[in-house]
Amino acid sequence: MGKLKILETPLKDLYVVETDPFVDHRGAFARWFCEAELTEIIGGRRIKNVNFSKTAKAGSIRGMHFQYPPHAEMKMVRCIKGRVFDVAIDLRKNSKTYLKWYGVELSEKNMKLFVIPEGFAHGFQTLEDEVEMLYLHTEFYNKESEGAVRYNDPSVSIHWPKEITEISEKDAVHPLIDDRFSGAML
Ligand SMILES: Cc1cn([C@H]2C[C@H](O)[C@@H](COP(=O)(O)OP(=O)(O)O[C@H]3O[C@@H](C)C(=O)[C@@H](O)[C@H]3O)O2)c(=O)[nH]c1=O
Repeated sequence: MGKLKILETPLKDLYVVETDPFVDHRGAFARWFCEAELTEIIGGRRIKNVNFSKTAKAGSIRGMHFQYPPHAEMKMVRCIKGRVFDVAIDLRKNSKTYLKWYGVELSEKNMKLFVIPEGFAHGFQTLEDEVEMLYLHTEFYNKESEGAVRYNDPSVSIHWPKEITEISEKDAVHPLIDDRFSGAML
């Protein structure tokens, strides 16, 4: 079993981490997180919450979510059943890639970990039925700090791979980005 492999993305500070499972006749064993091997991207952050979600139908969207400071967080996201198209949007006003998005397929098979830092919104579309996701968060959930961008905001224009089948009432109506929007970092 090799070390975790950190891959850069076109967006600064946004990473995909690959694992190298040990496979034998019984199945597989893989390292999913290592504070030491990921230190260059997680620094001194610590995992404070671990969350799970299950989504019944292919084509469902959840997102695009973040937390404002002082509860801004790094999120590490993995698909543990099925497949998703997972997306992060750079919402750091002073970033060269402000409002740019990046998407990656996460699946039970590829075991990729998407590492999304503070200042980014996150969401995904399921590519199969009965998808399960696991999240590691470096901050506690704080309802008052919740922020969101609409999944189809024309200022971002995410290209979702499938027809949209399900979305929460809340996610369908997040306000669109306008001149008053100051980004995710305030
Ligand atoms: C996100 C969150 C929600 N909740 C509560 C609020 C609500 O009553 C219920 C369901 O919340 P939501 O509808 O926001 O769940 P969901 O739309 O699945 O939210 C998730 O979406 C993806 C894209 C993410 O990135 C996650 O961090 C999270 O924001 O759970 C918590 O208690 N802790 C949490 O961390």
